[in-house]
Amino acid sequence: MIKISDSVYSVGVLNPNLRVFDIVMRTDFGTSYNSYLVCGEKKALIETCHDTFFEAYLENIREVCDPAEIDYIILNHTEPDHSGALYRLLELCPKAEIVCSQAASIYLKNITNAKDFQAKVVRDNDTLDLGGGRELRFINAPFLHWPDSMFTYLPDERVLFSCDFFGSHYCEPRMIDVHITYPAKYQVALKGYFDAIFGPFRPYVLKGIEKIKDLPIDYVCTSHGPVLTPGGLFPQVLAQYTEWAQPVKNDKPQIPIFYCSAYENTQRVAEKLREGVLAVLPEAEVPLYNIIDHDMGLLQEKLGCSDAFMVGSPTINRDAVPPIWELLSHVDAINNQKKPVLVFGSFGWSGEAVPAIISRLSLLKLAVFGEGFKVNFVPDEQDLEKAVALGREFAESLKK
Ligand SMILES: Cc1cc2nc3c(=O)[nH]c(=O)nc-3n(C[C@H](O)[C@H](O)[C@H](O)COP(=O)(O)O)c2cc1C
Repeated sequence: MIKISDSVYSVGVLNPNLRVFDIVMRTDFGTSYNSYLVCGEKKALIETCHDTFFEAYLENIREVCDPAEIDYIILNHTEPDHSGALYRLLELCPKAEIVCSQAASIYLKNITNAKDFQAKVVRDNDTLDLGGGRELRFINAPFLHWPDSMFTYLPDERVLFSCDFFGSHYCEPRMIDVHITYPAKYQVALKGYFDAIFGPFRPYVLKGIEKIKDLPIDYVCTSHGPVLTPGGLFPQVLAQYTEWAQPVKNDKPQIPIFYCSAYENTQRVAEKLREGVLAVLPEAEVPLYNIIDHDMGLLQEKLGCSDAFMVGSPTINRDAVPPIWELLSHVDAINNQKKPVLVFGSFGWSGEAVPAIISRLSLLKLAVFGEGFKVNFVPDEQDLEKAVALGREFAESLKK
């Protein structure tokens, strides 16, 4: 337990050994599941923690009060790393009322599977009186990073409980930013967290910043990683979030072509498609990336920053090849929604690669151009001319 301000205690749990979070995130610096107790005349617990750490969590709470004294459990969002311990905890907090957003109240029914589940739903700007002049105010923060997310603000002590916003998978035992032992590693963790968690929700990040930018804040109590302060890293982190969340604007149209090719058949088509695009948009940058020759992180970035792109794969064993799927597994479906994409590839006898890629990209709601372009084995002159023509058509469609 660490005291943060007059009435706020950090009672969360450290997990220094975690190396992968939610399957998809590397966590080289561990993490912490932060939770805070606000002790007014009434006691409010903000967030719970991962169920695995329930015993340690309980010990931390007990250093401040008997769980039976808790009046409210406030869930700023319901991801299981914050709600996992809720159900077990409720058994020890008989009078505690769960406070959450409307969306969270729906999710919690299926997360706790409690037949008699009840929650007090709060809306934007609602307040909760903790007695003695202390109150909590709730700030809607949808898609930061789940639909149910909100912030909780304690004006009296200028504390913002920001949920995952401004968080990081970085295990800092002293919990406050000015004590961070390895600042450079924290920066890596902060950026990695932003990219993975908030990268898909950039417009919402800017809205979230707008909502809190004029609040007097002495402590930003995040749900993971260190608490941020105005004299510590908060001004810097706020500026970084603002910069990272800006929409991408390219000086020239960026239309990368990603492909794999065992015998250069798909590659020849890629080159001709490029020729077609450049005939219509000579100012465009149309780099060819043979996926296996490049770093996957770089390719993901190029795809994410593109105005449109193409993907080409041969059919091997009735499918597109694994590097293609790896690249596409990182397509940020939110920011790339409606992005134009053309799919192509060479095949021998069954030709599943092109329709399989189209099906995947359509599910992600990208704007797939036509039915794609399939070439049987080695492209002949006619195929290559068709590829140039298709490249031109694709480029023309981008001008509209
Ligand atoms: C190991 C292997 C498996 C293949 N499996 C299929 C297949 O299931 N269906 C198909 O239509 N073509 C299949 N092919 C044929 C390739 O799609 C064809 O040779 C194509 O022209 C290769 O294009 P590339 O030079 O761009 O790699 C296979 C080729 C190889 C080498």
